[in-house]
Amino acid sequence: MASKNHTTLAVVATLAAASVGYYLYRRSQQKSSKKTVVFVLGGPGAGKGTQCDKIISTYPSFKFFSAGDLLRAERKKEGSKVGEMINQKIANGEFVPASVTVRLLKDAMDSCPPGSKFLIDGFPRNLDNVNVWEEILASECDVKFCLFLDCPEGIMIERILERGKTSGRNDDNIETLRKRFRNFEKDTIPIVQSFEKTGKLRKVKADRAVEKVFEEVKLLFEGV
Ligand SMILES: Nc1ncnc2c1ncn2[C@@H]1O[C@H](COP(=O)(O)OP(=O)(O)OP(=O)(O)O)[C@@H](O)[C@H]1O
Ligand SMILES: Nc1ccn([C@@H]2O[C@H](COP(=O)(O)O)[C@@H](O)[C@H]2O)c(=O)n1
Repeated sequence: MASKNHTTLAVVATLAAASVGYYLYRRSQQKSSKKTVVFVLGGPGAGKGTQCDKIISTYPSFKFFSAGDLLRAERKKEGSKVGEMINQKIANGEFVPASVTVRLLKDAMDSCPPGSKFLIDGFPRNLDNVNVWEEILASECDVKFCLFLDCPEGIMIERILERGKTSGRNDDNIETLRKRFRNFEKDTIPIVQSFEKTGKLRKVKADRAVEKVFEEVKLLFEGV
């Protein structure tokens, strides 16, 4: 009788171990099938676009999307129902509703092969961005970290005003720039702080030569 009980216990233990093993295997499979994502934040002119260009040259397995570029492209599309609204928001240094921005991001990401890694510039910029991301994309993504390019405002203003001489952007002027900085402080800094709280913030000083900044940025992407 005792031996029969032992056999039953051994079978139950083996089955339990096998189901735990299967559960852990399935979890690791699910995690690895998620899209790897790195966000890039920083004030206007911190050098996000400049560093992203260098990151994708060095790590070509990353697909790159800039939320601002997606919005500017949508604004130009003939027949776009939201083009004029996007234009007004950008010209006023305000954020476009995330229902629009996240749909553009999702469409762009869905057009990439499964298993792609994503470098996403200029997102999430406010709580609305975070909430709609959580609703629509978060469950299929594995956010590795948020790179934050930290730069003093005076330097960012100089850079943007210089860029504004040739960029043709309707937000590269001092009036709009002031509003962009106000919204950056009010809405984006709290998002940066929330990445810091969850241990996902990687802060790099961006008031140095492009190559110097990149030396530090590059290291963060090794092994991602
Ligand atoms: N480290 C740097 N030193 C000097 N100039 C820089 C540096 N990084 C970028 N710039 C210049 O500053 C300007 C703004 O850079 P960039 O477009 O990369 O900024 P950004 O953070 O993407 O700005 P935005 O959010 O407004 O699009 C560009 O003209 C760029 O050439
Ligand atoms: N998540 C975002 C990103 C951008 N915008 C709007 O686009 C403008 C330009 O963005 P850049 O990243 O190219 O500087 C920005 O000022 C916003 O008007 C947005 O709404 N949401």
